[in-house]
Amino acid sequence: MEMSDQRLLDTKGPGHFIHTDPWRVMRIQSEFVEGFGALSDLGQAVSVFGSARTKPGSAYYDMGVEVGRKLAEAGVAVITGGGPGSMEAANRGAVEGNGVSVGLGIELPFEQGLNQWVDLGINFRYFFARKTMFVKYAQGFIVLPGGLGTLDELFEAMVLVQTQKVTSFPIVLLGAAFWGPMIEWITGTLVAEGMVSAKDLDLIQVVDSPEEAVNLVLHGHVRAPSTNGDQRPE
Ligand SMILES: CC(C)=CCNc1ncnc2c1ncn2[C@@H]1O[C@H](COP(=O)(O)O)[C@@H](O)[C@H]1O
Repeated sequence: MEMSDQRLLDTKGPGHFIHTDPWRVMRIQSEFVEGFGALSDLGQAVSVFGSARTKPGSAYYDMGVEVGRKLAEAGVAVITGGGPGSMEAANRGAVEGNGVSVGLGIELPFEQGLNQWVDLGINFRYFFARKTMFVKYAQGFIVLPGGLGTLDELFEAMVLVQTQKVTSFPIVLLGAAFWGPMIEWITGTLVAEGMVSAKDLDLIQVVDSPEEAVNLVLHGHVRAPSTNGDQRPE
């Protein structure tokens, strides 16, 4: 009879097993262990999201730098997705403000690596493990203009607050002209058709200056989410 020890020690064949789901579970677990280990002493932090495509010198990029700098000056660590564009901008601002600049990178087919302004960087294979870190180690979100990735992060945060999975979590959108039409659609269609409660709009606040965004995310009044039966047990 072949024994487990023997199978373990004798295996010389191709490592198909590392592509199996049980093995993946170990890798997923290791991402949580690494993330929790690296970030647990971070102190006060805010996660900043925004487009991977904004170019240095553009208004949105400058906005990101300003947000990062103001957070750093307030003694707050800046957490981003570690990529280019507005993420890089916020990391850059954090460094310029002598603060802590964190980048939680993600493995993508068009690998880019962490931007050069990240001081504390972790690379993730799995979006869901990485997204846990954005929420777990930040006290609020600032969302700059962005595309699908940014919307994904914004709406996930809103769902977590709405379902009371996280409490006291301010979400501030920066750029009234950019976010205005989305707010109008939420109000005019989602609220009008009863898909979300009007009170859920209170979960987000839209401002136009980096200063207001930082003030609100750090000191702003956080409204309670609605309890319209959306909560599910843990
Ligand atoms: C040039 C390019 C597309 C590079 C992509 N490289 C990336 N590196 C790290 N995080 C990313 C990247 N793309 C999307 N994300 C995630 O999604 C958001 C930006 O996506 P988007 O550009 O809004 O949709 C970021 O906040 C980030 O957390």
